[in-house]
Amino acid sequence: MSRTAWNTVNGEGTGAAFELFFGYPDEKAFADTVEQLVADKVASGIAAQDPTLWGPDAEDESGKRLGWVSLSESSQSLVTDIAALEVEFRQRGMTKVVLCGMGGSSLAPEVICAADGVELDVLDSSDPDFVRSALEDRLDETVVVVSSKSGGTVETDSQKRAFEKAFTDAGIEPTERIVVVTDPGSPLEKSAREAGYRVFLADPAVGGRYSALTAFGLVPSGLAGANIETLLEEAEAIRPALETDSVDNPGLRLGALLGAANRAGVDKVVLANAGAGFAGLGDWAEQLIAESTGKDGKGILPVVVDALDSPNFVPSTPDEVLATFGPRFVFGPELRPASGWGASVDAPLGAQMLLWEYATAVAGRVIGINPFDQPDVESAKAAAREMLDGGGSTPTPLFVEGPVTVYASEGWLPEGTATVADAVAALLGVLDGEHGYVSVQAYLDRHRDAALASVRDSLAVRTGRPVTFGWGPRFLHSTGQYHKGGPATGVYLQVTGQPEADLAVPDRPFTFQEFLTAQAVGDGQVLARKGRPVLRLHVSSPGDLHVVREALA
Ligand SMILES: O=P(O)(O)OC[C@H]1O[C@H](O)[C@H](O)[C@@H](O)[C@@H]1O
Repeated sequence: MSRTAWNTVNGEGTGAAFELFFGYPDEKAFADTVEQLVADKVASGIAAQDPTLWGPDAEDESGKRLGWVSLSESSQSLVTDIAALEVEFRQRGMTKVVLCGMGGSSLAPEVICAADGVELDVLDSSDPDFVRSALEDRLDETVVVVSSKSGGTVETDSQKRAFEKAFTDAGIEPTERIVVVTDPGSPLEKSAREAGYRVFLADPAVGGRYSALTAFGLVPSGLAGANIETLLEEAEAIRPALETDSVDNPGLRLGALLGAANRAGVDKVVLANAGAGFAGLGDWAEQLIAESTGKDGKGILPVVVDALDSPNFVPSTPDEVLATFGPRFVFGPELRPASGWGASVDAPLGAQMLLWEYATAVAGRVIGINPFDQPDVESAKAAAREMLDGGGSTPTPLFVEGPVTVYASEGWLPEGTATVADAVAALLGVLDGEHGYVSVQAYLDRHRDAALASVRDSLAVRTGRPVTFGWGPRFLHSTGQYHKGGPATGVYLQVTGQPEADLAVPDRPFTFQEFLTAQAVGDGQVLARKGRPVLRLHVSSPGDLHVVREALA
């Protein structure tokens, strides 16, 4: 493999603060890709919302999903209303904002608020212990934002019901505390208007994962006290550079890099924070990249790591692009991506968001997929619904060892396997050494059980392969699309558990724990039907989770 050549483009003279370093082992593949994109006027085409850029099959969806390109301007009108409501809530003594929402309806506000150091309690779970802890903390000072584009996401509806009941039981009028963000005409808009809630309508021409600068990103963030005006200004400043058909366009360059690398078989991107004040950007970009590209057996798998010295970043594998966000340029003679492909993006948060959105749309064109649909997300939802309706087949455990009950999909676990350690070793044993990856999927309380996330690093060291870690059901609305629709290269390790106590979903025929279990089992069944190896470790109590952690070390 030839040596990486490092190049840079920056916003000097344009009024925008950005710098993109990028490196590649194959100058020709990269340069040809960029030149073709410039010749095809892809940047100005995206800006003009041309739906034909991703081919005839994608045209229908693209025609409804390109509104994000001008949000930095059009969303300015929201700022005053949000600021006025924030002042009103503050004067009424509200100190806490809870956001009920999944995927594109919660990941952007999470990173925006963390970047500004303001508190936002993101409730993107159906874990009963997690939901209960959100309900029990300062309810008398809580404002709840219920965000759902479709208005039909069951997690979000369940969380809303739980808060409505908690407020009512506490003698608090829900209409004084609940704010709804949704698309015009959704069932949630209808029910919210009937209930008398405040409603913010978002731009329906923007898909969830591109909605950071719509009401979905701005309302919860602004109510929590984040500076949303600056965020929009940052995006607006980089916009001209992203809309120009030029080889210096950072969106074209980053998209070309991800796309050309993918075509060369380098199909993962490892995302690390290099000194940016917004560590959570990786989780947001993960949904954008995985859900946009992971389909039709193709895709780019985002691997989010905690630190620059995390395994998968150092050392990396030959199927990974290394990407950083933040001011530190980390690549040099001591650190080169094993693949030769790397990128480093330094820009303020609003600019990062618009830049990665452009780059993802561009990469989609280079790879040859439709970056605006998510065809495999629905299958997991349908399987969960079937389980809840009593229609799905209840899985039979293979064996029990101490506090852990073990389940496995068919066809890969050697007969007679009787210990957790052997089952884990067998799963890792079927991992492909060239393109394989491990996906750990923990359907647990992501605050209480946070320590489990350390298994990402231990498994990466143990296998020498890319490892992702996702909390269920949060990841179902993010990397879940890639796992089912992308290349069949993963092995899947689900971790489920008994909660401290279950919780009813008001006026629904299931509890939160029943719903959570149905989601894990349903998604596992969909993966298994697609021939992916799935191992599920179920722990009998939260206190026993360390047994699983040790087995995966
Ligand atoms: O905002 P909602 O309609 O509730 O959708 C929340 C999430 O649901 C699905 O999983 C989609 O695949 C995501 O792209 C979306 O962000």
